[in-house]
Amino acid sequence: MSGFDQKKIEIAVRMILEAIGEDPDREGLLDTPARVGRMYSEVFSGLHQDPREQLKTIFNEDHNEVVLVKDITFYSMCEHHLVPFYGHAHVAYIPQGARITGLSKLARLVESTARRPQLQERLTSTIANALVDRLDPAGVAVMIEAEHMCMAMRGVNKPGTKTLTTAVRGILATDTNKRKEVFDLMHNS
Ligand SMILES: Nc1nc2c(ncn2[C@@H]2O[C@H](COP(=O)(O)OP(=O)(O)OP(=O)(O)O)[C@@H](O)[C@H]2O)c(=O)[nH]1
Ligand SMILES: [Zn+2]
Repeated sequence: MSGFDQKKIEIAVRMILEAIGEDPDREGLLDTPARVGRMYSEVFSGLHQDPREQLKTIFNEDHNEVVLVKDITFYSMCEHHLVPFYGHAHVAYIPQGARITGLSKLARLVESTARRPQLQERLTSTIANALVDRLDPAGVAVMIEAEHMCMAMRGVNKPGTKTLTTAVRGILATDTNKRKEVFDLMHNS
């Protein structure tokens, strides 16, 4: 797998402009290939990151109840059409063994995992798995609500639909009452 190649994107975008019947040399489009390259380096910046690296900061604190960071805004790119899907992630875990992480690290985890060609299901389960790997918590629950531009502006043309995905691990996979408590917190407070 190679790294990020700005020059190659510029060539490709120029070719796409030609292929749709545009004139890539008209004034308004002259800088577009370079601009798109810079944009892709931003929106795909998570591609060569291991999301688990975001959870390096671990504190020793004996808290064995739910920690939930909700309404984490994210933008990702649908890997089928390379158009955005975006929405909110709610990330919860129940620590054990006095291992907690910084709250911002949960948002960084979402960010790193979202910034690559992605599927909503994989985004959800990758976040859950990273928490399990790094914190060995008693339980994890991740919920993602998103709108897919590929369903809104083309194809089936259904703007306003929301896709909701969840990933639960540990006690939050096995204990239905605990899971309901966490899902209620995600949605109702
Ligand atoms: N499961 C899943 N599907 C997705 C996601 N993002 C986009 N899709 C779907 O990927 C599918 C690709 O279907 P194809 O039939 O190969 O492509 P298409 O002809 O462009 O499909 P339409 O979108 O139905 O026009 C579509 O049903 C999209 O809605 C995602 O995150 N998860
Ligand atoms: Zn799509």
